[in-house]
Amino acid sequence: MTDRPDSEAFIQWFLNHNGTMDREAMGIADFPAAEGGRGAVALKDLPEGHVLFTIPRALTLSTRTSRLPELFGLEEWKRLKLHQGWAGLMLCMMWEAAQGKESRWAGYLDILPAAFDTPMFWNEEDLSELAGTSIVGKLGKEDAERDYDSKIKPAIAKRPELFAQGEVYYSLERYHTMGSRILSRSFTVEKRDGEEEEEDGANADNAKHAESENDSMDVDETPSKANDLEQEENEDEDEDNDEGEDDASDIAMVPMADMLNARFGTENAKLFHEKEVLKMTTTKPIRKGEQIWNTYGDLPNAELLRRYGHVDLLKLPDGREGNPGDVVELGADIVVDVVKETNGRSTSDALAERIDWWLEEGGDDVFEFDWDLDLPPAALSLVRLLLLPDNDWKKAQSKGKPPKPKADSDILLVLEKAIEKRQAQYPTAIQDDETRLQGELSLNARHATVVRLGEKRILQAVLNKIRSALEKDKAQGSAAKRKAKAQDDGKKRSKR
Ligand SMILES: C[S@@+](CC[C@H](N)C(=O)[O-])C[C@H]1O[C@@H](n2cnc3c(N)ncnc32)[C@H](O)[C@@H]1O
Repeated sequence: MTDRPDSEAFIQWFLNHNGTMDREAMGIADFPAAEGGRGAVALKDLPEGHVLFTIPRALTLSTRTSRLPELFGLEEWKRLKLHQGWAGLMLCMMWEAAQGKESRWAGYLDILPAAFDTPMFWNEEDLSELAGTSIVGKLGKEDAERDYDSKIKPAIAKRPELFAQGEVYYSLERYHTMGSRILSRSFTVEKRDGEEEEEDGANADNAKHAESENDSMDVDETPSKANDLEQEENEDEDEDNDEGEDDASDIAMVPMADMLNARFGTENAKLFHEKEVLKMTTTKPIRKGEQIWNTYGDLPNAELLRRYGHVDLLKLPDGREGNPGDVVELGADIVVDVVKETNGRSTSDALAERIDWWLEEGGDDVFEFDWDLDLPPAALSLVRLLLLPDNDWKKAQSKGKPPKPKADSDILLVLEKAIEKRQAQYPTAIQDDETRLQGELSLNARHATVVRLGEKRILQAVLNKIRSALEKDKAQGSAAKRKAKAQDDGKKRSKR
């Protein structure tokens, strides 16, 4: 991140807009880049439960608080599907920035980053460093650009007088910048009783959903970062927000709350949602001079890099550095390939029926391994399903239940081969990455190496575990055979 604009001007803007802040308790400081750069610092020893700052709900920036949707016309807003996913908020943020000092959020927009270390902005060479990791398929750049063409451009064309401040404010580049600001800084702020509701407008369906959820909740529920909706944006682009689905108008930029950095397992403050305000409160005692940390959900490094542009490196119990929250994904397609190759079920048709059924029953198509090194029950169940003799498969199908997960040797052998295949998707080996990290590297190359090394270490540890289980099975099998033979020999001798 490059710019470090004046924090004091931002604090003054915040206080002038009815934010409150205990300035004796908290300041905004520059920490080393590896600790998040600009962040919040405790200015004195703080007890648990201390309120650091409060943000009026009206000062959060969302499609509910920006004037744009109303000016644009809520019916037209909805027709262009600006009420779904992030496009509406991105347009509101571009529009608010175009209003300059006239915007209620001018003093906030001024301090938001304009450059990001996330892979979304990497060149091809840097992206190739991520080969094999789960980030590659999740950048969402094409989806965002499709949205820009199908929602933003037509909106601007429809109401040129509303967007007359100049193309520069509404370029694709600015659109990506706003998307990255949302990805790395937004919160989910659900609607509360008493907030204005449009009966027929763009947010009517959403408001209903949010209200029905909030009715059952009391104040002080735990907030969450807004990223969960991102997936919905990509998957459910063409569907309206039905009851039970996430509500895009809950996604909000929350000034001041987004000044807090995060690191695995270090959270010491949390944003609580109350009727009128959001309240950042300490959840642990904090010593003077220490950083005030929020949580981003203790994400794996691949997700931290994709959303926030950094990775977490902590001392692990084995003395190495890594992120205890790392995970690695194994696609079900690899498992299916191994079964086809090793079990004589070479025709796709022979397995296609079982795979279709598995997916129809809601079976996973990606399995996650983490540092617990447990074999995902769904992976065991799928392999078992694929290996079942035809009559057992028919039985499972008629019962409407996938087989129970079981880690016998046949299943472990398939998973062993699948993990070996998964390892081969990375162009480099663990040792190459470890050596590389000892030398000079660009920031992007370092981040990519940390991500893929974390994933590979988990794969290797899982593989070691599978291999020792197979060894044990083999040893037990041999012992059982020896015992059976000895009994057999004994019987023959006694017959003689
Ligand atoms: C919500 S903002 C936090 C405030 C931010 N540091 C700022 O200057 O505005 C999230 C961004 O802070 C940075 N960040 C947060 N935690 C970090 C960490 N543990 N290590 C490195 N960077 C971190 C990343 O750039 C991330 O995208």
